[in-house]
Amino acid sequence: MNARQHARGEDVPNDSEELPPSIEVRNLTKEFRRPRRRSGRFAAVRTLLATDHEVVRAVDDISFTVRAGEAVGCIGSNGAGKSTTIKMLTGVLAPTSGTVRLDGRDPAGARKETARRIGVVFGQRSQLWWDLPLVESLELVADIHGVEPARYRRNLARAEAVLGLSDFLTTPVRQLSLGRRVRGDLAAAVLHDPAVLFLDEPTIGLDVHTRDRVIDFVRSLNGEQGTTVVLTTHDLADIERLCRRVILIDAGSIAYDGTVTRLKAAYRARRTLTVTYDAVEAGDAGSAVFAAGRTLGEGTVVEASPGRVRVALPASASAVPAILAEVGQRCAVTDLSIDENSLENVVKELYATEGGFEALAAAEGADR
Ligand SMILES: Nc1ncnc2c1ncn2[C@@H]1O[C@H](COP(=O)(O)OP(=O)(O)OP(=O)(O)O)[C@@H](O)[C@H]1O
Repeated sequence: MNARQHARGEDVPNDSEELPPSIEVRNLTKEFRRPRRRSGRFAAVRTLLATDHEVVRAVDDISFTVRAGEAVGCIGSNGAGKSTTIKMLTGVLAPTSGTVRLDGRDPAGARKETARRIGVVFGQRSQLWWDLPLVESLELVADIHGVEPARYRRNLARAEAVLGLSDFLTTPVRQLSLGRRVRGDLAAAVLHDPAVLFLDEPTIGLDVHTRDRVIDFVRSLNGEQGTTVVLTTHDLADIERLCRRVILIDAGSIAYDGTVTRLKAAYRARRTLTVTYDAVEAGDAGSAVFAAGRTLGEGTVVEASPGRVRVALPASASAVPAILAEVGQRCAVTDLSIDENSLENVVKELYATEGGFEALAAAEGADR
């Protein structure tokens, strides 16, 4: 199996171990020292003048491996440590302890070599020249990386086709809207065909159409070129479209590292089935049988009103026909719908459930 097949998900989790590691992170920790915060009057000024410091452990002893050709999503709440992790993976920050190896090298020590191997996009910050037209910025980036003219033309055409750059190639970067600027940044980041692409919140603030373009472009790089992708985002839809694997960071530690499918499956049991039926035909018998708390097939009724019943579904796929058959024995079913749990809801529930992450990680481990 090659990196492209892997990126398209044509493998099973264990097969990915055959691929060479692209990024190896071992016991990585980053601490920041910052002035101890003051409260009360003139707190900001008093914090600024403070002479005592506190240590913030932004990343706390994390270890993981990303294989060549993988697309890995990194999620977590604000301040969880995602950006700090990306900065250490790209060599921007040196770790307090632990190691990062990018294709076998320390990215903070081998900055030049690392720059050749990686592309980086920060959604909140541009790496382009503010006063230059976009196309001149791209030419400069290509020059810095020593991209030969034929490759530059090919990669620019590839980016133009998917990201739709032609309308604003001659516009100075400072005049670009956020969506256009991010597309320009993404095009610049991959002109030199990096083996690994780091994207830190690339879709933040983008409209749906622009977000689709950005994700489609990254998907094509990962699927067709086998580019390894590490993406941090608050938008879980991006991860669902791009990645098979997700790493959840919580308070600087890895709370979950496994497949998106497993993450969703863990809470499949939270799906609900809503059945609408002919209340007149069902009469009193209907409201008694479909009352909240009763079981229907393998499901449990969570809500009932005349003519409408909502049932919590178990994980098994065969549950729905059995429930419908049971309702159908008593009355005429007129409509039905299933509320699938979005990854967003799943993550919210994991955060809200004590021991939720641990249970999930244990289930993931048992599957391997
Ligand atoms: N340069 C710094 N100096 C001091 N503290 C920092 C610095 N950079 C980050 N931190 C702290 O480290 C913790 C992790 O921050 P980080 O930016 O990595 O989180 P994040 O998961 O990327 O959050 P967000 O989703 O809001 O971007 C936070 O408590 C943050 O305040």
